[in-house]
Amino acid sequence: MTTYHALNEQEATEIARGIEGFFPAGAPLACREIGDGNLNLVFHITDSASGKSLIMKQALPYAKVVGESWPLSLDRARIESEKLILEGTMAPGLVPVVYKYDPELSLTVMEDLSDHVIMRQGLINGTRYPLFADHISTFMANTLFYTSDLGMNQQDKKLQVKNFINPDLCKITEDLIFDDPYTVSANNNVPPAIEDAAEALRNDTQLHLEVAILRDKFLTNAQALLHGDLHTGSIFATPASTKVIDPEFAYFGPMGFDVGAVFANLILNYAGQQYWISDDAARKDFRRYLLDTIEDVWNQFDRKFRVLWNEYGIDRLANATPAYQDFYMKRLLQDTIGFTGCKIIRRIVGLAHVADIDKIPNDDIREHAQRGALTIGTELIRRHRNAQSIQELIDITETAMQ
Ligand SMILES: Nc1ncnc2c1ncn2[C@@H]1O[C@H](COP(=O)(O)OP(=O)(O)O)[C@@H](O)[C@H]1O
Ligand SMILES: CSC[C@H]1O[C@H](OP(=O)(O)O)[C@H](O)[C@@H]1O
Repeated sequence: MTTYHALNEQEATEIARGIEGFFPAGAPLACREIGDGNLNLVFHITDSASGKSLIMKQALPYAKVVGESWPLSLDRARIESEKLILEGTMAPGLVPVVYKYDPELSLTVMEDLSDHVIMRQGLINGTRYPLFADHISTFMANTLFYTSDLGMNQQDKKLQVKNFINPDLCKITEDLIFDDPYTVSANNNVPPAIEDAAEALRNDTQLHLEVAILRDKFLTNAQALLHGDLHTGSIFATPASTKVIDPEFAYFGPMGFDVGAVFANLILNYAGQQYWISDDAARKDFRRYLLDTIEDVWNQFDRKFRVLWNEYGIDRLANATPAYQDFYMKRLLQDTIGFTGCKIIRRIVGLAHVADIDKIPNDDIREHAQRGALTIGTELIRRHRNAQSIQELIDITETAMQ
């Protein structure tokens, strides 16, 4: 039996060679560790002769971005592989195929998606993804509906809640998103130029009330099995294809947390475009595209979720009470808007930032984008409980960045 240890490239190559029927015998394999995320090792293994390749992702027993002082459970590798497999059945074609999971080494072997681009980088480059709204709305409607009490046997769901208990990764979210940005914390990474805005966040007790309400939902509302970290760095895309990766933060939580992650990261890109597209007309056009995408994602998600509910809903009372569906979807929109705000703010003053804004080399433009994003984030959080339509999120974004 292999005992757990962090692999090097040579060991990863040997394991790949041993996967039955994948690479031809004696294939000239090359391996590179390409992990650019905050937590794990990712090995890219290719055979130049056959052109075949695969990805091996290995969990480390600590958060890579911080080091061994921040231990993390290896069980997240099981959660990630099981969630990827589930997503593959509920949203076929929208996630990588899992070839193998090795519990001893906390290793998931999966389809190589290197012909796609990480969407965050694609958007920074000004690429448009005309099928993204259709794909991601299907992904979210299917995975959220079929793991909720509306779409799955409610006793089976309780067993799944137990299977996807993910305390270490939830604690990261609870601290980094719902606590640290609103206090003085060693985890924070506040850009010195906006220390005044960070101090305003720390002193805004009205805002703290709204964040506490959203935090309570994240802690207690086991509404559906979430991806849990659905930002544009967890999405591989081409104009024709979308693949969602990296569900190691999966747990049963409030649906709006996933939808809000998508919107927050589109808005962060919107804020960063002040630099990435220097031509005024082209920037205006791309920003319109980003907001239209948000509107499209919400409208398609809302429609697809209702269709699933009407056709496959298993809850008698919920099915027989049409007004309940409207109530449910409005509350989901309000949660989405609140979580969008929280996820924007954490990426400006919290531990882990985003390239859309941090990689802007011009100090003034970067600061403008950071301040604009904080304004959008705080407004969304402040207004989320009264929101009636997705247009409000769009208006808040446009107004803040004028
Ligand atoms: N299936 C895949 N195909 C190709 N590259 C991948 C795949 N999965 C991950 N990667 C690469 O590894 C990087 C980190 O992967 P990710 O799952 O986001 O790790 P982490 O959990 O550490 O954030 C991605 O940004 C991407 O470049
Ligand atoms: C200490 S983990 C910080 C941050 O990193 C995760 O993202 P990723 O796995 O894509 O690198 C997640 O968003 C966490 O909040």
